[in-house]
Amino acid sequence: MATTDATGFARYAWLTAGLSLLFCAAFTLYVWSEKRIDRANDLRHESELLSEELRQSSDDLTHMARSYAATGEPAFRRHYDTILAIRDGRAPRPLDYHIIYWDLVPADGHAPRADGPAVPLLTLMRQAGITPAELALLAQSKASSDRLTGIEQSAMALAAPHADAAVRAQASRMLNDATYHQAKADIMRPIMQFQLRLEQRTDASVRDAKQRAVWARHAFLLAGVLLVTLLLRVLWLLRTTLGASVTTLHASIARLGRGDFVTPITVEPGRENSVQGWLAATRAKLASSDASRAAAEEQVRYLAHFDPLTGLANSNQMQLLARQAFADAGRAGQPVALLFLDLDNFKDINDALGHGTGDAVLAELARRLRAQLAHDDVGCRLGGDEFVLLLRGAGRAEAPARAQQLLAAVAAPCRIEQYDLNLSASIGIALYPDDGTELELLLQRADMAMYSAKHEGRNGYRLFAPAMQAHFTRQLQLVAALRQALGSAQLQLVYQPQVALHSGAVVGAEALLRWRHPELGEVAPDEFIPAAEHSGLIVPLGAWVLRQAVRQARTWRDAGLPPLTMAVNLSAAQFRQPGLPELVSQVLREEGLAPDCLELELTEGVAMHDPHGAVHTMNSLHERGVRMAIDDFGTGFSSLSYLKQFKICKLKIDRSFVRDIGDNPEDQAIVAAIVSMARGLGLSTISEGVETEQQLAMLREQGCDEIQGYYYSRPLAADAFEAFVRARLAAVRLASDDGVSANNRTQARPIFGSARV
Ligand SMILES: Nc1nc2c(ncn2[C@@H]2O[C@H](COP(=O)(O)OP(=O)(O)OP(=O)(O)O)[C@@H](O)[C@H]2O)c(=O)[nH]1
Repeated sequence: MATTDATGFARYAWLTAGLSLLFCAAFTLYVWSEKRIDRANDLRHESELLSEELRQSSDDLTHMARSYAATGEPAFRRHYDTILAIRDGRAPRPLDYHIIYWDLVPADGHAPRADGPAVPLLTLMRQAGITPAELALLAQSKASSDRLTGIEQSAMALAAPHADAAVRAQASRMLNDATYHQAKADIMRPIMQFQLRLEQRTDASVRDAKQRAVWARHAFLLAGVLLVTLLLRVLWLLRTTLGASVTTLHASIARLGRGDFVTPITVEPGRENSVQGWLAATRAKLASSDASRAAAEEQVRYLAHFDPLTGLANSNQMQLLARQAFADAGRAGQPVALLFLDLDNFKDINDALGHGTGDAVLAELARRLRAQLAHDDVGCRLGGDEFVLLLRGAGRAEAPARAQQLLAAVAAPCRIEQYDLNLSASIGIALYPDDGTELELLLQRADMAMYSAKHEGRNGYRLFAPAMQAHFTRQLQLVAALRQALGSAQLQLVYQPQVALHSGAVVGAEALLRWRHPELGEVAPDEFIPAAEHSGLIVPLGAWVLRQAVRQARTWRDAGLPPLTMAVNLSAAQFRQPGLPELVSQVLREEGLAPDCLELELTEGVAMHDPHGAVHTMNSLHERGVRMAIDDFGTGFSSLSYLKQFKICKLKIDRSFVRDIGDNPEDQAIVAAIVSMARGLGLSTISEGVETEQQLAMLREQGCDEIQGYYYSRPLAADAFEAFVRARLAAVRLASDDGVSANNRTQARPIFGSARV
């Protein structure tokens, strides 16, 4: 509607402009028509004057000729000639020389008026717009006049100044006889006709001009009326489009310009779509965006200090609150316990149930933690599944109990969406002022303590102890050194033989990583592998081990050793790498080893951590022809249904069951069960950590397929391993030549049994 009004307004405005032009044109036409009437009258007047001058000059000539004839006075003769000269354009025409000139000329003959240009009377008549027909009449009159002039000239020639009275009387008669009068009448007739015609013509043209003037006046008046109507309409439309008076509109705009979005702008009913209406709507929008900006600013202020997911303080806010808590505690001489809490295996919840459920868990956890806090304690979320709690007044005696309470709160039954979850957390505690007075240091120490709690099995708490600092320092040192060592000669692989029980032949080797640092010396795998795992270095390290082992297996093949299976351990992080199967295939392809010569060992814990994912990865590796084995079997909690789905070929019985197998019936039963289950699933078994003859005998009795351990050999360098295999091969051949089982022979005397690498 507003658009229609605005369009209508524009249309009418254009129409008004057009009509104004029309109005001006009509007015101009009207004025022009009026002027034409005046012009026609002027021309008539001028023509009459000229015809009158012709007539008058003829009379004057008669008058001068007669006077001269009667008196012989030369002045009359001079005047006569002058009149003729003026009429024919031979002498200048006095200004305003119309009818009564010669009456004004004094006796001395001086001209009473100034002279104008010399123009023949006929030329003046032509210039006065006289028509050719009219002009012909005047020319006729002029010709008659000229004829009369001839008579007059003759009469005046007779009446010379000294002529006698009779001659003079004769001259006078010539100027008064019938011929003369007839000639005179010939002059006047055409003039009369001319005047009649002139009258008719000018009447017609005046009438015509008057007619036009009437039309023009009507058009002008009509245009005026229309213009006024349109102007009124335009004003009305303008008012409708504006929706208010210009003053009101100006006041509204001025208010908005001042930034006053609060005072409402009133709009008459039905005028919502006018300029005033738009202003009112704009004001409302500006007011609301002002409000949303204020809300957004409030939100930004909130987000700067609080975690939006849990509503707890964020790390920025924690800095302030901790400083306050430490300052208060410092003044009061009281302790503050800083608890660093991290959920256990939270990543699994995210991975298995989705990030949304993970978020819900974090929110629920925050709610539980908040419920455990006293009013002056501080709870904040650092990020992820990490929370920091500042417990005022809690020292070495109170902090453990508070931590225990928090752990109990976390572990309480928890139902999120449709899932019943068992949550647990690990807590590290650092105490103000004993462990530090600066937040940064206390956080670092509580983090170390938390890491220790994780390391010791999770779902527990640890107070910071200085030894932890040493441990972490060592860890950092190891990580830095390991990063340098990657790909250098400091890292080496050793190989522990895997022997088939039924034949005594070496059927495989387990590749094991060793690290000798120039300053740190020999670093135990137990120490550097966790450091590598913690720092993420385990992934490139594992890839390096895989390539070295595969390359070595290929070298042995080329050296003529019998086919061996190269067993390589996979870390959890490696196994979770999405590109693992492709990497394995690429290494095998590049090093030229058949896939079935490679056996990847995976601990039970890693496989069962995410059984779905493990099945997927194992399937992919299996399709590529690579063998898989479960390491340390029996220490974790394998689900038999998953075990069935895993594409594995071997179970490695953990050394803890082998150690006392000779004396411990339970271990015997476990090993027997594992072997029997493996057979049932079509898997082979290998026992690790076999050191004694007795252990070997028991495992043989239980039906284990392969043996690995010091009984046969410690892990060997590549050369030593090759020599070991050749020696064992020779021994097996010799034994079979003697008809004695190689196994029996070699059982008594393990080869390289004491070799240490
Ligand atoms: N749902 C959710 N997950 C988050 C958020 N922030 C970080 N995470 C995830 O939280 C997980 C934290 O895992 P970690 O604490 O490193 O590991 P964990 O699985 O808890 O294992 P441990 O701490 O060793 O017991 C990671 O997978 C992050 O991707 C968040 O705001 N919401």
